[in-house]
Amino acid sequence: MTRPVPLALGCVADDYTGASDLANTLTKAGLRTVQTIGIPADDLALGEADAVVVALKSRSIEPGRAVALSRAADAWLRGRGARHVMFKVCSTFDSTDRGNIGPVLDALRADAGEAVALVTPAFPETGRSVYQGHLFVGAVPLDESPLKDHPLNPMRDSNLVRVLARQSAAPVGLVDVATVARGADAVRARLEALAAEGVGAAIADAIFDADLEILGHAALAHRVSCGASGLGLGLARALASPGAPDPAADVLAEPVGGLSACLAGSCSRATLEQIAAAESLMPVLRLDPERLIGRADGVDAAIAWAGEHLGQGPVLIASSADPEAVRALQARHGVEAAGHAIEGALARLAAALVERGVRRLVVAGGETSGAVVDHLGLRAFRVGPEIAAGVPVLRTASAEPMLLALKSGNFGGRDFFARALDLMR
Ligand SMILES: Nc1ncnc2c1ncn2[C@@H]1O[C@H](COP(=O)(O)OP(=O)(O)O)[C@@H](O)[C@H]1O
Ligand SMILES: O=C(O)[C@@H](O)C(=O)COP(=O)(O)O
Repeated sequence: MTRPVPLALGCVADDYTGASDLANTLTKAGLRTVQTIGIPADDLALGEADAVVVALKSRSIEPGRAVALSRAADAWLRGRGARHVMFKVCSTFDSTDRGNIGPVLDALRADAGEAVALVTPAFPETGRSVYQGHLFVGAVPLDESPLKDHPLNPMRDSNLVRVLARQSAAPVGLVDVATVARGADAVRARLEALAAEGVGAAIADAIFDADLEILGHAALAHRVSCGASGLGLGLARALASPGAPDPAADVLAEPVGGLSACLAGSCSRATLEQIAAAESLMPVLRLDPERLIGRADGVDAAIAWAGEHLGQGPVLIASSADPEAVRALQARHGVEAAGHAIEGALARLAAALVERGVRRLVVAGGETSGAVVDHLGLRAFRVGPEIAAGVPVLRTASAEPMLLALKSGNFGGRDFFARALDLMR
C-alpha cells in the first residue's frame, strides 16, 4: 500500500462556516484542500490534498469537551504528517471568559511542545484588523461593532490581549505592528523573547495581507498557531507552490440538479439585510421562534409551506430576528436553550427539505450550519469557487452529491442568497 503524501498544513476549526471560510482561503491561495466534518476516520482517503481543515462545532460548548475534540483532531492531522497545525477561530474572536480559544490553544501548544503560539484573527478582506492588540471590525473597535450583541458570545472588549488572558493559563503578550513591519525574523525574535518571559500566546497586529504573509512565515517556525482566515492566507502563501493549477476548478464541472433552498438561523446584521433583500426574489418564510422551542408545530408548518413553493424555485426560511427580539426570547427561555432549540428545528427542517429533493442548500449562521450539517450526516467536502469573501461552494463527496454554502452570519453582501444560488447549479 502506498503511503499518503504528508499534509503541508493541518487546521482545526471551531465551527463549520469558519472551516469553510478557511478552506476557501487556502484553496484560493493554491492549496488543494479538503474540509472534514468532525474528526475523520483513520482510513479517510484524501486524494491529492495539501491541507485538511477539520471542522468541529466547539466554539460554544463546554471548554473541557472543546479541548478533548481539538486535541483529537490535532492528533489526526499530525498522524497525516502535518508539522504545523493552525487552530481556526472566528475573525471576531467569538468566545467568552470561559473559553474556548484560551483553553484549546493552551492544550494544543502543550501537545506540540511549544512555549509560545502566535495568535491573530485579522482578516483584512472582510475588514478585520488588529492594531496594538485591539480588534477592529471595519472602522470600529470590536466592542462597538454588531458583535457586541451576538446571541451566544457578546464581544464587549476589543483588547484581545486582555480577552485571551482572561481565558488562558499562561500570560498573553503582543507582537506589535512595528515589529511585524520589520519582517518574519523580527517577529520570530519577539516570540522567542516573549516565550523567555513566560508568555504562552502572543496577539499579533496585522492590518494588510502583507502583514499576514510575514506572520505566516514566522508562524511556520513553530508547530502551532491560532487565527482566522487571514493567518491561513499567510501560511498558505508561504507553503503553496507558485503556478499550481486552480484547485477549485472542477467542483462545479458536473451539475448536481435537484431543488434549492436557503435556511437562516443567523441573527447577524449582515444576514438580516440579506434576508430582506431576498424577499423580492423568492418566497421567504419568517419562522416564529416560539413555535420552534419545545414544540414541533413550527417545523411542521414550515415543511408544509416549503412543499407548496419548492417546485417553482428556491425558497428561504429564516428564524433570524433583530437584537431586541433575540434578547426577549433569551430572557424567556435562556440563551443556550433558545439557541439549541432553534438550531435543532432548522436542522430537522433541512432534513425534510433534502427528503423532498433539495440538493443545493445555502445555510446562514455558524452554529446553525453546524446543526444542519450534523443532522444531514455529511462528512467531507471538496472546496469550490468563492461566492463571497469567506464563503465557498462546497460539494459533498457522496455518490449523490449535494452543493452547500455555509455562510458565517457576518459575511456576504446584500445579494448573497441570489449570488450563491446563481453559482450553485
Ligand atoms: N429568533 C431568534 N432568537 C434567538 N436566538 C435565535 C433566533 N434565531 C436564531 N437564533 C440562534 O442564534 C444563534 C445564531 O448563531 P449562528 O448560527 O452561529 O449565527 P452567526 O453566524 O450569525 O453567529 C443560533 O444559536 C440560533 O439558533
Ligand atoms: O472568521 C470568521 O469570521 C468566520 O470564518 C467565522 O468563523 C464566523 O463564525 P460564524 O459567524 O459563527 O459563522
